[in-house]
Amino acid sequence: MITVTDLRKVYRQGKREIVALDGVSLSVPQGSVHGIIGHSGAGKSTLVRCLTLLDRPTSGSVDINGTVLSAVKDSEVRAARRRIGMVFQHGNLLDSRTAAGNVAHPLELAGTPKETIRERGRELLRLVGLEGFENAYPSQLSGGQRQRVGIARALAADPDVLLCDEPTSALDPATTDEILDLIRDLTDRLGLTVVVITHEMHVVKRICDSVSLLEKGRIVEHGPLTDVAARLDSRLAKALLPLPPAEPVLGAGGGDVVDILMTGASAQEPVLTGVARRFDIDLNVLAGSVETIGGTQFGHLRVQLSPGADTAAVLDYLRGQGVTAKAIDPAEAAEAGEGEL
Ligand SMILES: Nc1ncnc2c1ncn2[C@@H]1O[C@H](COP(=O)(O)OP(=O)(O)OP(=O)(O)O)[C@@H](O)[C@H]1O
Repeated sequence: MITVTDLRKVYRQGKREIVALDGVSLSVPQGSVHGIIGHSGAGKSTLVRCLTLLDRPTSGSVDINGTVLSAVKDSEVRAARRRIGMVFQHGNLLDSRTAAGNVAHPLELAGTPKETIRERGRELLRLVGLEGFENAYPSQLSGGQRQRVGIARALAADPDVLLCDEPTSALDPATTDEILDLIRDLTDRLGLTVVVITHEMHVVKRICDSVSLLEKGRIVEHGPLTDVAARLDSRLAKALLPLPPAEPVLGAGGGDVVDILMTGASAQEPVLTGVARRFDIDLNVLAGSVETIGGTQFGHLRVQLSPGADTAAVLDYLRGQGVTAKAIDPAEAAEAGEGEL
């Protein structure tokens, strides 16, 4: 379990103060993956540095399984840091060492006996699917294999928490998915608590249980993935369930445009037919997407009602069927560009 409470980090540049983190709080239960997504400059790197004690927060606390990291003395920082395994963007391997040598590095620093290091190295490389690659140098490995070594090294000291900083942004799409699936699998098998820092929604969709949107040092939206996806208005939902641009009929010839989000059981129901029959109107489907997020099926539809339809009554009916629905401005429906934060 990792609990971050009211974390603040202020940098000083001469007389100027730069607030990089402005009261960040989050809680990640053991065995789950939390994504922190944000644009460049949002404060992601600062958060990583504060979580790993590479930087001291100005105020606030980081608690890992009951140990308050931000309160440990400088002399104990190294031991405290071992409770967090770090996975970096490019693997960050030592080129002069073999795969086994890289995995061994943190164990050597911790004074682990040689024989244990050798055994543990072999075991960890097997765990990440690199059995037989013990003696390969980073230059002889693919990007995905290097990242697997990076993950094995992060797990060497048996950490409670795995902190992955843009773990796949240097990889192609297929390798990205392999690495993400490996992180998810290890989380489930080893009961890790994982925080993934990313700027890619795909990473969040594929492996996260919960997500926080970081912006200008603040968490502006957060929650379990299935909850945020169900909030039609939220930016995270729009990025999770993007719709292609639609072309509604504008002016008097076109009726109101309605966004409908169906989840779980309601995604299987013939909701649109129900509306058409009950109100004796036509519904023109402008755009739609169906996605499985966090194991739940979501159907996101944008429809245009016939001119003169009673939109308020249609919305009431839809909500009564357990469906999230809201009217949107037809001009807004015609805009492209959903899918990005
Ligand atoms: N050592 C520092 N001194 C002064 N300002 C800093 C320092 N480190 C970061 N900042 C500022 O804090 C803010 C957050 O930066 P940070 O690097 O954490 O963002 P980020 O989300 O990681 O961005 P990126 O994805 O580009 O790395 C920025 O305004 C940045 O200029």
